[in-house]
Amino acid sequence: MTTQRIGYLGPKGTFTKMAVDSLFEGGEFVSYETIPACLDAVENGEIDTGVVPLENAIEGSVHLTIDYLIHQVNQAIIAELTVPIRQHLLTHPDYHGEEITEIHSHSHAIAQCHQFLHKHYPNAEIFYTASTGRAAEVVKEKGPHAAAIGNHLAAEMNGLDIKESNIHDYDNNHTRFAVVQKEPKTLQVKDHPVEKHKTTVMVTLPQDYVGALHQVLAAFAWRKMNLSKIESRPMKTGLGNYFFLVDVDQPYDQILFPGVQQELEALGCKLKVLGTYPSYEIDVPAPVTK
Ligand SMILES: O=C(O)C(=O)C[C@]1(C(=O)O)C=C[C@@H](O)C=C1
Repeated sequence: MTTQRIGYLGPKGTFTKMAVDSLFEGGEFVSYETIPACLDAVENGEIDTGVVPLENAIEGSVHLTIDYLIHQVNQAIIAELTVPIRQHLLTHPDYHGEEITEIHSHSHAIAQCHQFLHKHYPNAEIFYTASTGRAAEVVKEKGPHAAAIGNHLAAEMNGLDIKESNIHDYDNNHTRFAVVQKEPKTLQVKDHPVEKHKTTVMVTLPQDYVGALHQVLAAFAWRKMNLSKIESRPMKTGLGNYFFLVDVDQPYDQILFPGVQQELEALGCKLKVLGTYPSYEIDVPAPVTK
């Protein structure tokens, strides 16, 4: 069997890397600094599989991932995994109680800790990085006046200390990651139970008209197909032009989905399947608790 090459949003110590470590059974792991760089690498065949964040329970969708998958590359979602997210405030090893004037992290991580920051560090300047792992690297370079928001792995890998643990504003913090491929290849994953199978479709409407979304949803509803998420995103062709991303809680089949497609096409809509895939929920190690 050839070694699977898996790319992820890195560098070391990101939540995406934690997710990758928990899902895959070996392989060659390649770190990319940004989500587009990882998806480009899948697109040009540098790697077989990419893993990127898709949605967070507190902050919502990772729009960069969704938009890049829709507008820039042609890839299928072949699995998803949901992992718990525990954010910590990470400080430099030379930190001895001086004022923290800078806080660095990924925009989603900052957003997950807004209330904490507002209460405890209202005067610190916020700096956005492409990942929490990168933020930890920046703080290592910057010194004791800077802190990062990230996980315990980022602290360990960069020699930082966890000054405050579990600083995310809501306890039930989880992120869904998408596993994507250009050409379908078998995944070698650890022996995790599959929670359910899902299918993600993109629906575009011909134009805005009364009841359009109702008609789209009705095509799924009367077939008793459960939807777990609907999201609208701009087509980027003009104000008011949106497409819908719909997660259906069942695998693709040859009867119901083609039926929905025909019904929607008769209304002038288009439906594209972005993937039909197993959904995993995995607990990752949490050495620090509240
Ligand atoms: O920066 C990281 O560690 C990531 O893996 C990215 C990311 C995200 O984009 O949502 C993943 C999980 C957390 O929600 C915060 C950041």
